[in-house]
Amino acid sequence: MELYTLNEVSKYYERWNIRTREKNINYVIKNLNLTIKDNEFIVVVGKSGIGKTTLLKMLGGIEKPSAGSIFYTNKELYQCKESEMEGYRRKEIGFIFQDYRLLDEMTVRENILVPQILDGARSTIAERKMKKLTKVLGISEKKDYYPYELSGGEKQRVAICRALINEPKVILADEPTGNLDTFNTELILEILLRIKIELKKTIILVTHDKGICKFADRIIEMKNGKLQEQNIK
Ligand SMILES: Nc1ncnc2c1ncn2[C@@H]1O[C@H](COP(=O)(O)OP(=O)(O)OP(=O)(O)O)[C@@H](O)[C@H]1O
Repeated sequence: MELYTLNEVSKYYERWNIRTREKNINYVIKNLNLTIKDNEFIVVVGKSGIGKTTLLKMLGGIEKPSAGSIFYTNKELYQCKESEMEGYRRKEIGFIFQDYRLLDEMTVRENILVPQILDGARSTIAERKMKKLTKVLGISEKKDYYPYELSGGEKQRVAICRALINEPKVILADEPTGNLDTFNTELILEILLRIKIELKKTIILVTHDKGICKFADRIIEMKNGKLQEQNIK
């Protein structure tokens, strides 16, 4: 089943050029067409500034394309009502970032529970889910720790638990191993692969590092605002 369909999607920013006093249009993404199927592990590679984060944000419902359409299942994302869009962001998507984005003043347990609290979930159910996830990701001993007491790999595992707690269909990962050493990079990639296989999630990961593509079903290279499918085998 097709999960995302992008039709001629463009993103540009308008900026005033102070020197020439003219408005410049800078295209980040131009006429992009892409389909992503349910349960695929997609890695989008491309050099810095090419528009990888912009693409993820557009897929995540937080950056409206300047032109073109993005369908999620059969719904055109940016034509939805704001309440539907909020539901999409909260329930269908889980984000993971390079810098983890944990709340420093909250414990591991509280960080993971934030999306459930925002979703108004019953605390006993949320607590049970949190315990299960921390166990699966090997951080159940760290539930009462604060982020500063964790290693980078542990922080990212907390962020993955937080991304999974609302049971989204899709994980959007922005350079999730960018701050990690080789050991933890392997570990996080293996966890993402297990999430795809065992929890049947769709994973869309963007990175500048071509070395982390080994678990991908598809590798897509971003070049000059366009996408190019890479041959895996
Ligand atoms: N709000 C904005 N206004 C103007 N230009 C923007 C804005 N947001 C992003 N850009 C531009 O879009 C381009 C792509 O940015 P993006 O963050 O998507 O790149 P990236 O491929 O994820 O880079 P990196 O690997 O360094 O994180 C950049 O050149 C950036 O300057």
